[in-house]
Amino acid sequence: MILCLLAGGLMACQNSPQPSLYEEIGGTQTLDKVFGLAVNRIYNDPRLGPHFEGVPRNHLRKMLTEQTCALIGGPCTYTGKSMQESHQERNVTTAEFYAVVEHVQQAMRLIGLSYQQENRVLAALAPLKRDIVYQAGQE
Ligand code: HEM
Repeated sequence: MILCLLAGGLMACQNSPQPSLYEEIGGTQTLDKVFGLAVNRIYNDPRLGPHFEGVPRNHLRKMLTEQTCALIGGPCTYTGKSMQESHQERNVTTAEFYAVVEHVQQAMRLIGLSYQQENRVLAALAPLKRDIVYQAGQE
């Protein structure tokens, strides 16, 4: 116990030796703020907004929060559709994908995450690109 206290504080000792990225950034409360802001920016972006016509903001915010929570070590289960199922008919381009990523990054910046935390969250989302971006000729 004394060693734990010296090494990383009581929390680190009681839970895992190293807090997850989810815990480090302030959990669901922080993610919900980030995606509240990001989703507004996405819907207001003329490059992206038209894609989301008819998609309720709160639904997308909740799904993104849940998904990211699960991807960065949080205690959530993603209950939404698969990335392939929800994007495959939409011909999403690489440029659109990065435009969304940029809004998420800016939202994290505005909420006060560190540059390093931003990058770690984005690294967790990056592998989803394969199932989100439409690639002609690929199955
Ligand atoms: C980092 C990039 C992205 C992530 C992590 C992401 C994630 C998600 C998630 C979690 C959902 C909810 C699925 C559900 O309703 O169960 C969703 C839905 C959706 N996404 Fe994305 N997405 C990304 C990029 C994009 C881009 C670039 C577009 C289009 C320009 C897009 C268009 C949509 C649309 C239209 C829906 C609603 C689908 C439906 O209601 O069936 N997404 N996305």
